[in-house]
Amino acid sequence: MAFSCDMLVFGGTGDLALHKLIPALYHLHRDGRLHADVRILALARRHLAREQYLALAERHCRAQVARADFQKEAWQGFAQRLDYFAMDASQRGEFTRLARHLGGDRERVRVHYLATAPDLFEPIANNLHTAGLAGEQARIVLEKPIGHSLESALAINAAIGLVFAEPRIYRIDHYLGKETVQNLMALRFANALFEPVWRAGHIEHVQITVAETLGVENRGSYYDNAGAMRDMLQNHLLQLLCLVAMEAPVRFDAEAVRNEKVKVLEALKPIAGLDVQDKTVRGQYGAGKVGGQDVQAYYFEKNVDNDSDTETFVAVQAEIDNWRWAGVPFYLRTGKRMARKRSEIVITFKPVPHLLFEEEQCNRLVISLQPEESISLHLMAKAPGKGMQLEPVELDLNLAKAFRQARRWDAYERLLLDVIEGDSTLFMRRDEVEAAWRWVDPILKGWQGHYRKPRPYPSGVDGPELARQLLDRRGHDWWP
Ligand SMILES: NC(=O)C1=CN([C@@H]2O[C@H](COP(=O)(O)OP(=O)(O)OC[C@H]3O[C@@H](n4cnc5c(N)ncnc54)[C@H](OP(=O)(O)O)[C@@H]3O)[C@@H](O)[C@H]2O)C=CC1
Ligand SMILES: O=C1O[C@H](COP(=O)(O)O)[C@@H](O)[C@H](O)[C@H]1O
Repeated sequence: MAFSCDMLVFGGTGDLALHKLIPALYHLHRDGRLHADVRILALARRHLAREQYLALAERHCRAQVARADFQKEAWQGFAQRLDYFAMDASQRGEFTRLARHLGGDRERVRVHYLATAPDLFEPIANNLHTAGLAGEQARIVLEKPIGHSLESALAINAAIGLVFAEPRIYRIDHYLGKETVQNLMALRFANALFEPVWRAGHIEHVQITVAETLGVENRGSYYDNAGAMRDMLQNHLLQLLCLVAMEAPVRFDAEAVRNEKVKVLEALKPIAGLDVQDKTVRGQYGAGKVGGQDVQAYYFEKNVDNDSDTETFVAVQAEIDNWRWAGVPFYLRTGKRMARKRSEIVITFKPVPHLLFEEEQCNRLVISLQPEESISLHLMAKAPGKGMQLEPVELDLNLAKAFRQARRWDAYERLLLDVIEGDSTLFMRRDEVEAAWRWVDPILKGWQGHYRKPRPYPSGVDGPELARQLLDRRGHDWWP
């Protein structure tokens, strides 16, 4: 069943809206998943006529979606849903104009998607309320990062909570919309095989890597105030960690899943004071080569301070202080301008208790989120022929091949549809966001105290040398 609504995209001319949201909405339209009555209104300060915005959106959409998926006819149908409204969302008076533009149907579901910087979240929510646009049928979608620190996140959550009840707040983390991330839950909770070994007694360590080849592109002014910790680790990587480490929820619904995730975040062992230098690594990319192309150093990027101390790479050794995970290192790393784009979770099992063969290696479960979506179990097997020569082999589940559907959904498609349908299972609850900041804040403070300068690394490698040493000190290696 498709649901009707008005989808308002604040920040409609921004990078996120043009690269992700509009293409995702186009795909939903093309695949017949939007109710005929869904209207989309993009909003930003820039003065553009509707036709100009449509041309801008079409240009970006064409560039983002696969050639075979962009059909002129489908676009024309989609464009009929799409409108543009120029306004300064920090100005209360502008919302009276907006309410008039939308018309007075109070029963209509309105989804307010805030694809803007977080400092606009509170004024926009208040202005929506004053203009009568935040009634019982209204939902608000907040982009990550929610705030800049625990204090600012608490303030944003409190302010939004005065206008929107928690079930109507959708804090989006697009990693939760990725197919393989959801598959992680299927793997863990729909297969009996893994549960007995999914614990400290059998697992040596866990690695979560989100490596990008892109630099900061045209987002320098945002990124230089954020850095890899706030942009990626505080949200995407911690959400992945939660899905690996959480207990089975009693039901697959929003409250039960989020109750379990928040317990993991609350059990993260604090990293503060001198531990910050021992358990974290910050890096910043210098000039180098990525994919055969010369690229410039971070501090030469547009809108980046040329004496910037912002990290474009972070690695952390986290631990979860609970019965299941006590003593198991969870190594998290993410960075820009790394050797190749990949996001993966690697679970390394403990070695066999007694070695019989020379070549034995630990078993590994490698869950690849992108660019391929695959799950592979690395085992030891006897190589054909005389003698007991062992070699590692992979039991490989390629999800794209296993489910031969025409196209894999983008995370934003899934999540936008969930908001329209009112399902918040794959969104972050207020206490989750706050628990994540509670753990991250002392690390950020520690960096200010003793670790101001990130270590340089040349573009095109997997971060600074210190990141290798972080694991080496504990007898581990990054995979592969
Ligand atoms: N880009 C991405 O890939 C991702 C971004 N995010 C998050 O999404 C949010 C937006 O990011 P991004 O799109 O990159 O940012 P951009 O800077 O590209 O876009 C910001 C948008 O907000 C608009 N805007 C700014 N001030 C106002 C105002 N006072 N009133 C109305 N509109 C305003 C801008 O248009 P104008 O100046 O014309 O008003 C523009 O459309 C951020 O919170 C970011 O962290 C999250 C995940 C990924
Ligand atoms: O949220 C963000 O994610 C993107 C990476 O997303 P992916 O789906 O391409 O892995 C990152 O580039 C951006 O800096 C960050 O804000």
